[in-house]
Amino acid sequence: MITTKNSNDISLIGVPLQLGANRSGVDMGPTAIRSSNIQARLETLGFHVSDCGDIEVNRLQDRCDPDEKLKYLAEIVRVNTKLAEMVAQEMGKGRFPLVIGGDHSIAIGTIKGILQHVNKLGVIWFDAHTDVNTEFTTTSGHIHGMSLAVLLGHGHASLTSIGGADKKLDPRNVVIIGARSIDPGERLFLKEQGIRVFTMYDIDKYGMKAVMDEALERVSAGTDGIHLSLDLDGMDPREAPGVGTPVEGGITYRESHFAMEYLHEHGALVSAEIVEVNPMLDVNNRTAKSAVDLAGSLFGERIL
Ligand SMILES: NC(=[NH2+])NCCC[C@H](N)C(=O)O
Ligand SMILES: [Mn+2]
Ligand SMILES: [Mn+2]
Repeated sequence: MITTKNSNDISLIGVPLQLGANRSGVDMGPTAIRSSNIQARLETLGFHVSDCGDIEVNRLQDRCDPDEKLKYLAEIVRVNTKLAEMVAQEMGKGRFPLVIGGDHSIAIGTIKGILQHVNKLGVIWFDAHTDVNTEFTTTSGHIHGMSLAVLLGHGHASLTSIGGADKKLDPRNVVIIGARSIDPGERLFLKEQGIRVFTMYDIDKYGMKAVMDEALERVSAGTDGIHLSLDLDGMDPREAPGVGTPVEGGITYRESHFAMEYLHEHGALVSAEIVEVNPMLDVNNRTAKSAVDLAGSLFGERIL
C-alpha cells in the first residue's frame, strides 16, 4: 500500500470544476493553490511532486433549469469519470494522488479512483456540511452537496456508477468533522447510515485531540488506507473566507493544523483532496494560503 509514509512521489491533479456549486470562482481554486506554492512546499519536505495539470472542464454549459435537482449532471459525470481514471492511473504507478479543486463534487472522481486500488477505504470528511443530499432531498440542486451520499452508493445512477457501482464506502469507516449546517433530509440519511458526525459541538466539548482519536480509530478499523477530503469551508470563515458556502462558527486555524499534524503522525494516508477554495471570494489569498499551510502539516511539517 502506498502511503505518505512510504511514497515520496506525489501526483498533483487540478480539477477546475465549479458546476457542482453553480458558482463562479471556485474553478480558479487550482490556480490559487498552485500560485501559493504547494509544489515547492511539499518538495521542501522531501517529496517529488509531478504536476499532472488540470482536467479540462467545459464551463460553457447550457444554463440549467432553476428547478432542476441535479444541475449540470452530464458535465459533472464526464469530469469525474476522467478524474477517477487519472487518480487510479497515478496510484497504479505507486504515486500518491493529491487532487486540488474545484467544488466538492470532485470527491466522487477522486474516491472512485482510489477505490480501484484500495478495497476498504476510510474517509475523513472535513467540512461545515455533510454533503449527503440526493436529488430527492436537495433544495439547491447542487451536486457538491451530494458527493458523500454518492460515494456511499446513494443518488443518481450516472454518478454512483462512475468507476463501478460496486465501488463504494462503508459508512462505518466514514467520519465527518466540523459539521454545522445539515439539511433535514441529510439528518435522516446520516442516522439511517450510522455515520459518525463530529459537529462543532463535539469539537467544543471534547477538543480536537479526542475527536481525532475517535475519528482515526473509526477510519482505521479494518481498512487498507485513509483518504482526507478537505473542504476549506470546514474552517471558520474568518480564517478561510474564500469559500462559496461559508458557515459561521467553524474550526480554527490551529485546530485544523493539529488535525493535519495528528493525521500525518498516525500514517496510513493514501490520498487527499483540497476543495472549495474560491479566490474570487477570498481576502488577500488567505484561503488558498491556508490550504497550502494545511497541506504542509498533512505531509509532515512540524513546528519544531
Ligand atoms: N461542498 C459543499 N460546500 N457543500 C455545500 C452544500 C450545501 C447544501 N447542503 C446543499 O446541498 O446545497
Ligand atoms: Mn463539502
Ligand atoms: Mn462544505
